[in-house]
Amino acid sequence: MSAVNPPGSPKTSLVPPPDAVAPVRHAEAPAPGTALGAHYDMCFGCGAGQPHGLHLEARAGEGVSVTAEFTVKPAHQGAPGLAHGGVLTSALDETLGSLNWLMHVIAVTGRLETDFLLPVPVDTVLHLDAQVTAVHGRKIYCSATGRTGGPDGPVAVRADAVFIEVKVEHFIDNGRSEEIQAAMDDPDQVRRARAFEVNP
Ligand SMILES: CCCCCCCC(=O)SCCNC(=O)CCNC(=O)[C@H](O)C(C)(C)COP(=O)(O)OP(=O)(O)OC[C@H]1O[C@@H](n2cnc3c(N)ncnc32)[C@H](O)[C@@H]1OP(=O)(O)O
Repeated sequence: MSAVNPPGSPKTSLVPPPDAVAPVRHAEAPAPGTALGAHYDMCFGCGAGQPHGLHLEARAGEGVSVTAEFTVKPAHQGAPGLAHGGVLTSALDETLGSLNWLMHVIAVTGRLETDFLLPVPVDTVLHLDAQVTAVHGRKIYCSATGRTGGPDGPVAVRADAVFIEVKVEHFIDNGRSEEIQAAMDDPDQVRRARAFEVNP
C-alpha cells in the first residue's frame, strides 16, 4: 500500500491535531455585518476590477466566521446551464480566504477538499458561510458551505481546508513583478497588507 504522505511531502491532514487551539478573533476585526471589501482589486474571487472574476462580497460574522454571496453567471458554466465545479470550489476558497481579515493573519490555501452535493444552475445565488475551526502553529483549519435558495437552504457544496500562515514576502518574492510593483505603488493596497502584519 502506498504512503498517504510520501517522504518529503507536507503532512496534509484536514483534521486538526489534538493540541490545536481555538481560533482568536482579532481585537480590531471588523464588527459582525461589516462588508470586508476586496483584499486586491484584481483578485479573481473578490476584486471589483477583475472582469473575469466571481465578484464575491464577504461580510464579517460572529467569532471567526464570514458570510458571502456568489451569483452563478453564464460564464461560470461547466455543463449546459450548470455551474462548473472548479468555479464553485473557487467561491469556497475565496470565502475561506476572507477569514484572514478576522484574525489579522495572512494565510494561503494549502489544501482544500470539496464535496459537491447538489447541481447548481446558472443564476443561482450561492449563500456561503465559512469559519475557522482550529489553529495549530501556522496551520489554520477551516470549513465552508454554499447553500441555494437562501442562507438556510440546502447545502449544495461544502469544503474543508487548511490554510498556512505566510509573511507578506510570500507575495513579494513570488508574484509577477508588474503586479507586485503596481500593488506596492498603491497606498491603499500597502495599508491593507500592513494591517495584517501586526499581530497582538
Ligand atoms: C491574501 C489572501 C488571498 C486569498 C485568496 C484565496 C486563497 C487562495 O487561493 S491562496 C492561493 C493558493 N495557494 C497557494 O498558492 C499556496 C502555494 N503553496 C505554498 O506557497 C507553500 O506550499 C505554503 C506557503 C502553503 C507552505 O510552504 P511553507 O511555508 O514552506 O510551509 P512548510 O514549512 O512546508 O509547512 C508549514 C506547516 O504547514 C503544513 N502544510 C504545508 N503544506 C500543507 C498542505 N498542502 N496541506 C496541509 N498542511 C500543509 C506542514 O505540514 C507544516 O505543518 P507543521 O508545522 O505541523 O509541520
